[in-house]
Amino acid sequence: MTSFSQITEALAEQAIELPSWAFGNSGTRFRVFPQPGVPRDPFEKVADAAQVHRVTGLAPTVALHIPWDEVDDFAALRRHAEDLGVALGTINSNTFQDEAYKLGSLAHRDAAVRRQAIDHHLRCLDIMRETGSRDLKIWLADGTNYPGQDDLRARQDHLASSLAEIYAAVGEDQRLVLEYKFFEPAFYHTDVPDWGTAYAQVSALGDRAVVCLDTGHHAPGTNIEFIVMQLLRLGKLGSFDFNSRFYADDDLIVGAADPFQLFRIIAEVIRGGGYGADSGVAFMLDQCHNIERKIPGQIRSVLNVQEMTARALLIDHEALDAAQREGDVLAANAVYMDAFSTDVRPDLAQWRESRGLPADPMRAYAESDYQDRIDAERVGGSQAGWGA
Ligand SMILES: O=C[C@H](O)[C@H](O)[C@H](O)[C@H](O)CO
Ligand SMILES: [Zn+2]
Ligand SMILES: [Zn+2]
Repeated sequence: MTSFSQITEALAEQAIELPSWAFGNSGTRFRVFPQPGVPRDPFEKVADAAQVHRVTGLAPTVALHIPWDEVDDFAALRRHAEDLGVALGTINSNTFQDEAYKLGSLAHRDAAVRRQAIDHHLRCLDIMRETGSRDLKIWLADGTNYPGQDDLRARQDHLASSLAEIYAAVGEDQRLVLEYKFFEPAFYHTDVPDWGTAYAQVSALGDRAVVCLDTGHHAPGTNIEFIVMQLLRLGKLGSFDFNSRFYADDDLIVGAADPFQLFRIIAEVIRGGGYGADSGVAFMLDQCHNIERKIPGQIRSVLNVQEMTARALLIDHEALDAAQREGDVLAANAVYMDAFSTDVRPDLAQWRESRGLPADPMRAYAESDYQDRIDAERVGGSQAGWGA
């Protein structure tokens, strides 16, 4: 069995990017429950994200969403982040809120609408030059609600030409990351519904175009770790949007609904060479804390990823290889389950302390005065979030 001391070097490489929108108000079509202390602008969102990094040492970057995080001076926002010990990360485009995009954006049949959507992405690339971001993440709500509503084939071709124009503007040190989702808000077909379509579209672009796998974007029963294996094997897994779900794209705390699935996914990431600072695979969260407090929710999330990563790193690959070679089904499964069943929490707590971090980050944050301070200070102005 691999010991904890053998995995600390690998664990030290872990970096999980936080979504700025997780700190804003969010909810469902039924209700958004505002909370005290919620940020009113991207500067306050970044400050909250920096608190997660302060107590965990795990979250050095913050993803932005445009226009939700539009500011007059992105260089100032970048300096603000760096002053707080974090950096600005992935830039997420947004072609799902403008009136023009009701029937699609990059895949829309109308060239003028595609033009508008392409220009939005070119603007995002300009912003990335100011923020120092590497990745432009594209998730499209594009699709239809009824059979016959539009030409599926023509939409794929429109999408391909739109992406090609955007990709032509992607800099040498930048990447285009295409995220797929099997449904919602479109309820009949989605133009980028699965890993195969995302792979086909990015492969047509070039080396700096890769796929984002959001763990909440698959049909129930999908073996997500198999997709992870395949995209890594094909060299096209660029990033994860981690969250968990019981039913649809619930965007709940990662690992909350199915920790064993998270373990299996991370085990495939490690096995496929997708783990580590130089792996080219970004770990991000994509979550909404509709009823729980936002900052503790993010702290809990990165700790869940760290815990499952530690367990996956403990898999005894020598024993696993031997059992697989002998076709010893139960022995091979037992090696896997031994690692998953290992309670790594005491070792992680000790290891954090050895690195000058709080043993229990959730408690450290709860005992700090940060939440009370922002709840008291952040009055007036309009809270960020859904409908912001
Ligand atoms: O379901 C939408 C996707 O997960 C996107 O990543 C989206 O940009 C993000 O969820 C923010 O809403
Ligand atoms: Zn996502
Ligand atoms: Zn989603």
